[in-house]
Amino acid sequence: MSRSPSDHAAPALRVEGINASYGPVQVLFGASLRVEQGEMVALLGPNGVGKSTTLRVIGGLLKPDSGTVHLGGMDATGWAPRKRVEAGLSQVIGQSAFGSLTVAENLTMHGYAAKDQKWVKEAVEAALAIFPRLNARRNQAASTLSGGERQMLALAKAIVNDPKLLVIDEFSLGLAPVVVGGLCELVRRLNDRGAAVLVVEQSINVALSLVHRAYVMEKGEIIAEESAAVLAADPDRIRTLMLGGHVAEAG
Ligand SMILES: Nc1ncnc2c1ncn2[C@@H]1O[C@H](COP(=O)(O)OP(=O)(O)OP(=O)(O)O)[C@@H](O)[C@H]1O
Repeated sequence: MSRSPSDHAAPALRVEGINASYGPVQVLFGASLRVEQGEMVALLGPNGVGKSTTLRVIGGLLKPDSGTVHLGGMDATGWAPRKRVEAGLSQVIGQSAFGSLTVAENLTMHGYAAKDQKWVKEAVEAALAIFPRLNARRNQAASTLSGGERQMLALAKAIVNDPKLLVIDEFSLGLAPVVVGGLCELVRRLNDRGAAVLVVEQSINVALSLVHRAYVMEKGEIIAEESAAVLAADPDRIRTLMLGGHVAEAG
């Protein structure tokens, strides 16, 4: 991946002072976070505190009331989702796929914005190797996949795009531990290539085994920021931050 020196200087993602609402109900209150180039960061917190909403603002799916989103040093606050993808953002959102295309076609198509098409070919094969269930169905129409298989396809698609910033919501939800392990491997490979990663993850064990740093969110605000190693060594602190264990601590 070729990047200008100024790209290296700016964080991959900088979210600053985001206020966001659904209709009259405000759910984000001045949320700020950053992901440095090449860094892996988790956004943790109990249910309903605004983690997914933060990701929606980052992806351009929800317009904030105020605040800014910078991608690689560029002010992307007003950008459409597609422009963000073209700037290197890849986001795992839901399980959408082109139903009439096969699994392999869905994956290849998703790499359209990648500069390095050789990587796309390799990444499609790597993703299918991680998910044998998908590989066995590579020539099957996506519309015929089960719910779990669709989730695997959604995760595989985000990786194929060779992103500069990979954003994943509910990383391990509904997937068997062996699949989650394989997925972590794939994310690490991407990170080794220079991609920054932001994950929202209910399993703290999975999150802290993957990332360098974590933010904890509570009622639409970031209430703590800590290195993953420090947090992992202090389960009491995690429990306190997570409000008495609302978030599953077992992987
Ligand atoms: N489309 C929507 N319309 C109205 N309210 C919404 C909408 N989406 C989310 N909310 C509300 O906004 C708040 C934050 O939701 P959000 O999904 O961002 O939380 P979260 O931290 O990701 O939760 P979880 O871990 O359960 O996914 C919640 O009170 C939720 O009910």
